[in-house]
Amino acid sequence: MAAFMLLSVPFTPVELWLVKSLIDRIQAWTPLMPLGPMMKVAVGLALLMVMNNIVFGVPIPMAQTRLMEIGTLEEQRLIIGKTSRLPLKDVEAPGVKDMRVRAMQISLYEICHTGVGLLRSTIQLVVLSAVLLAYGQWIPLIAVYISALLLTVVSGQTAGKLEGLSRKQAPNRRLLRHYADLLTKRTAAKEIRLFGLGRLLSERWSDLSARQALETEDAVRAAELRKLGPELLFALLGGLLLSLLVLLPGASAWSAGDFTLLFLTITMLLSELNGWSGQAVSLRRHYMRWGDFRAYMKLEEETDRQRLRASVAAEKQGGEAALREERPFTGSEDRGSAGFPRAQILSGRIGASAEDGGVRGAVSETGNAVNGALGSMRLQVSGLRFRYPGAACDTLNGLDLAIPPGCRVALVGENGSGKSTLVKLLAGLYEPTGGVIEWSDGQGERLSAEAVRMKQSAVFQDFMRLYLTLRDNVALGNMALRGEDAILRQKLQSSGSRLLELDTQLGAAFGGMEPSGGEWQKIVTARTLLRDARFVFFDEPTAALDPQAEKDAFDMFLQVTEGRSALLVTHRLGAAKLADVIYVLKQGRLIEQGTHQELLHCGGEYSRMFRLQASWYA
Ligand SMILES: Nc1ncnc2c1ncn2[C@@H]1O[C@H](COP(=O)(O)OP(=O)(O)OP(=O)(O)O)[C@@H](O)[C@H]1O
Repeated sequence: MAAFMLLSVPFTPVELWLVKSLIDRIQAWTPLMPLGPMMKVAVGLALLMVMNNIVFGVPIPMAQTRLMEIGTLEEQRLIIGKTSRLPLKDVEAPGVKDMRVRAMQISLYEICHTGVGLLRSTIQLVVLSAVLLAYGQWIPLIAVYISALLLTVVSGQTAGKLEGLSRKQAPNRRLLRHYADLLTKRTAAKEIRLFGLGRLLSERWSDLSARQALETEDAVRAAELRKLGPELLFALLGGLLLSLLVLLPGASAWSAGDFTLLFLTITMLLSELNGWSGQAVSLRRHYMRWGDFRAYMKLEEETDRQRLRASVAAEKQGGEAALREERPFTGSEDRGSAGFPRAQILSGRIGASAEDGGVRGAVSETGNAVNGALGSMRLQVSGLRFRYPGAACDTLNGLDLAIPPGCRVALVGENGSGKSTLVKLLAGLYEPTGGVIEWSDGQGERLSAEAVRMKQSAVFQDFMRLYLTLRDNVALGNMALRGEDAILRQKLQSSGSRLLELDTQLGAAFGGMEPSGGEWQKIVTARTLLRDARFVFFDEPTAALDPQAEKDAFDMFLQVTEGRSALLVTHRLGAAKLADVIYVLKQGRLIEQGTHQELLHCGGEYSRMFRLQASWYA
């Protein structure tokens, strides 16, 4: 396309010369003279116009459409790919979201097209300037160029300001999209109608839109006013030049063809200068957006961080192993023979401390422990800290815990105590702000981040609902088994699902059946079962289940975690009884650990929460 665009440039001087020649011949023609030479020039001119308009006019728009499609796909591919490689913490960060929206504004096609257009315009300007110089008109030429340059500089500055405003408005644009989503998406429709929020939200949306529009309007008005002077100067100079053509030096010797040629050249020069200025400004805007795109593409990726963490951890490993021999993690001073920490209240809040006898009992030593049968995993966490970007304080504050192979652990605590955050850290979805999370196999060999990921599985509270077939939803756990109908059905049955027709389309929005919240949860559990994981996270897996389904789910929990390590986050303290050890989290700190019986006996936070919950059923 670039070649076609540039190839059309040499046609301009030839066209101008043919016009001049034709006019001069028409002027000199008398009825006694032959028409042939004049007709030849006219046909030459017509051919040139056909070439310009049809030969170059057809392939260029076709190539433009194709390039635009390719460019858009490529931009989307790059941004989607990059986003999928970013750490979850960054994907959730508002600043990164705004960066992504700005990055998505780039257009590779527009950048190329503007660049080539600018090059074509520059060559065209050189050609047209050469024609004017051939007629000795350098003074008007310089005047026109100076005014065009002034216009370009001022337009460039105003474009920069408008682009800056657009960046500043990005968070509010996000809020506008959020309002629009609330007002149009099915998930929010129930509450919006029930509480009569439609009008309020619409008004907020309108107010914010109007404020944004006003801000933009003010900025555009100021920009246009700044450009007014240079634009008037440019237009005035151009107009004067064209209207006073006959007064230019040397004009007395020019033929009608010369006048026509100069008139056309000046008209084209003015239009080309205007276009050149617009393209230069547009290129500046593209350059700023390109900067945003590059900044987004340069964000540190998860794999880079993991590699860094792995090498730092490897360096530290020797030292830490030695340190652990001297000072094992909190509570490990008092282990059962299966390696479980004994029960204790880890803070002095309720009248006992680890030092003065906080250890009040022994954890069952049988537990769920296995060694090696399924390839077990051991987790050791020391001094774990985590702070969300922009948060004023740490969400997790110096956690020490260990989960030996084959151990079922329950994590309980009040809302906002940091349970889900801990799960995301252990699942490798967030990077710790401080401390070490170390996974090792049954033989104590440290596992790589990739190996850990392959051996983990999870049922999250906010699990992914894929509006494809039931088969695809279950097979996500292990795509290699997508065609194994018997296995897929067996996993669905084990998870208590009554939906067994694998090729059923799910999602009413896609013309399929809409599973209830509990049915979705069972499908997701089947997905988890399909992945032969060694460590399974259950983050409130029964939140949407009825009492029978909940009981079945906990039976299933025992069954599927047999011989595996598991971390169950739950507010149902009755279910925590199923665990070999219970950790109690409060304000980002572990305050108690032990079995259900031991913690009840301790009379601490767990005991208080359990009795409170039990009182409802008494
Ligand atoms: N993406 C986030 N950005 C900033 N802060 C967050 C984010 N997610 C959670 N938090 C904060 O971190 C703290 C712990 O949240 P978390 O979801 O881990 O608690 P939880 O114990 O799982 O709570 P719940 O029992 O209510 O599910 C809360 O104060 C919460 O406001």
